[in-house]
Amino acid sequence: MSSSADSRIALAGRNLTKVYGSGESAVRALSDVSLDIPPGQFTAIMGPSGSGKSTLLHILAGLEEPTGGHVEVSGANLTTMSENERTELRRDRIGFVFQSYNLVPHFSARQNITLPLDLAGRTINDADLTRITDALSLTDRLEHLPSELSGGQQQRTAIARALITDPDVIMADEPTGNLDNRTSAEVLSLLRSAVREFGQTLVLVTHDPMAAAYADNVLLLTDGTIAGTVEHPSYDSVVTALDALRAVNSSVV
Ligand SMILES: Nc1ncnc2c1ncn2[C@@H]1O[C@H](COP(=O)(O)OP(=O)(O)OP(=O)(O)O)[C@@H](O)[C@H]1O
Repeated sequence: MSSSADSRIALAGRNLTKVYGSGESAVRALSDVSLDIPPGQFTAIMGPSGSGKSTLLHILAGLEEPTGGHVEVSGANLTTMSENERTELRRDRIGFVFQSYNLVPHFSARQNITLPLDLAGRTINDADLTRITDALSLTDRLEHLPSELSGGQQQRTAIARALITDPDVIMADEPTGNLDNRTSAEVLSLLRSAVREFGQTLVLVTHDPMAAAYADNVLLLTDGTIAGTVEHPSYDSVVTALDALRAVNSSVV
């Protein structure tokens, strides 16, 4: 495991625009968004429903192509990479955690966690597996199917699957959306410690000011543009910033 943020890839968006559809039904999800994701830090993306948060996350991860602008990965242009290079980058350097867990139902927790290594033909380091599953309190659940796990255990399994490849960047889209407050706090603390202890970069989309308060900084999106940032956020400073956004934009929910 790398201990320093220096060797980790840095992500940046340059003048990102995304338009879905065309003509009268066209939806502009992002308009000229430029941002730097600081390596080794936890960045939260907040904003009202439909403001472009997931679109931005997917474009930064190379899962979707921007209509205009480009993503830089440690200075290299993601858009001009070959599909193979992009696939390798996603597989080897980026971990994903989604709200819906996306576990394979007929695989055990252990098989789900090691799936990215199996797919990449990489060997499983038992010490890494134990360290991660211990930290996530999953060690005694490894032989169970997802249907035999609680929601929190399923999400922790999905997080273990994201961490097992030791990715530079973890992209999380509402990872606590389906969890109760206590489990949600546990999951956020674990993600927070992955940033602090292993120098991982975390980008998390959330509606929850409590979740955003775990971040180093918060980007606020409205209508596909960056409307502001909150450095060193607390629950109160995030709520205040969201209230201020609502005051200038009555469409903000
Ligand atoms: N595949 C798609 N085709 C057409 N429009 C899309 C598509 N994906 C997203 N959009 C539209 O783009 C805009 C931004 O969507 P996006 O999912 O990025 O917002 P969001 O801030 O993540 O929303 P939420 O908080 O509700 O998940 C919305 O108007 C949405 O309807």
